[in-house]
Amino acid sequence: MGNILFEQVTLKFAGMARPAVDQVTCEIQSGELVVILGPSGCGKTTLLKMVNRLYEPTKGRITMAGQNIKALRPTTLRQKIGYVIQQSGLFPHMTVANNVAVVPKLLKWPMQKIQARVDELLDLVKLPPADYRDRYPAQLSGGQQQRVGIARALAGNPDYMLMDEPFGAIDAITRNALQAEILRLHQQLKKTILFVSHDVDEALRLGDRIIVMNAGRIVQFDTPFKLLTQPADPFVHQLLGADDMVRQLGQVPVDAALMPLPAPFQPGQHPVVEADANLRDALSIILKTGAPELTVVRQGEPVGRLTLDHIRTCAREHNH
Ligand SMILES: Nc1ncnc2c1ncn2[C@@H]1O[C@H](COP(=O)(O)OP(=O)(O)OP(=O)(O)O)[C@@H](O)[C@H]1O
Repeated sequence: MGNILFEQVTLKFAGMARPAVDQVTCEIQSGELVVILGPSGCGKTTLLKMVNRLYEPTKGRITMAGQNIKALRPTTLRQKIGYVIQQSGLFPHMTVANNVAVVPKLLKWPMQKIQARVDELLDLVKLPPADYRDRYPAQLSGGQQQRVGIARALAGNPDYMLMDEPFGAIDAITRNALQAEILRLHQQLKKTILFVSHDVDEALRLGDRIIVMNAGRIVQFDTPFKLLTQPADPFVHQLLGADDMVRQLGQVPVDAALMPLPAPFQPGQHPVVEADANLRDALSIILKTGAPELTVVRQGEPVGRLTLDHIRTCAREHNH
């Protein structure tokens, strides 16, 4: 496991007036999921492709777990890094199993170990191996292809994952499900993930922290909550829609806002909300049910309560 450190990283393509990536310095912590967010052409993909050396910086240095990536052979480096792109990049003439097995085969794992790994990964991305192992990419939906792409990227058990708009071409409902899968996988596997997106809601949902880029530079690198409540400049403010109160509520966990249960407490009186949901979810339950308050539960046990007034107060507090 390790961090990724960018130091003064610049890439100027030949013939371009200004660098695509301009003096980027930042550190991604080990096990963090960081989203790179910004408008089209701001340099997100270019920054990502320097990490697996598809592009070389003109200036500056990238180290992973303390090691300068220039000291590694690109093939050795890429074995440590899973890579997922928008058009899943699956080989059309290979079955799902063979697509997932590409890296383990390169690493010359024994056949039995490869087969077990393929099944394990297909289970992990919720594609039952018995149904999917022998299909070809053309026999899968776009969302299923992306799942196979993710399984393939995880196959060699890399410490790092680079994901370049992996859900950009997927319909909203499937994208939602895949985002939930990424959060689950990240929690489970604790990889260091760099995820490119130009979708603000996706960035807010997935990122432990978000790098906001504009014209090749980092404008702000912060948690979703900080970006919403303390945008560094008008560009970030506008990009994030920082005036949007409901978006902000989506960043406050119920856990952080709940009020103590009354004593004595009578269970079953009010609708429930999970403690790991956010205040936007809680507000939506209150609006949907018309209930005056919610009981907050953790693993089925009541742990607190929430009222509309209290949510309103939290929103106001967090806005200052
Ligand atoms: N291989 C290349 N040769 C020359 N210029 C390039 C090359 N790749 C990217 N660029 C330019 O570098 C800039 C940054 O491109 P990049 O693909 O990193 O942006 P992006 O933020 O990922 O955009 P998008 O969201 O549209 O994918 C753009 O102006 C682009 O035209």
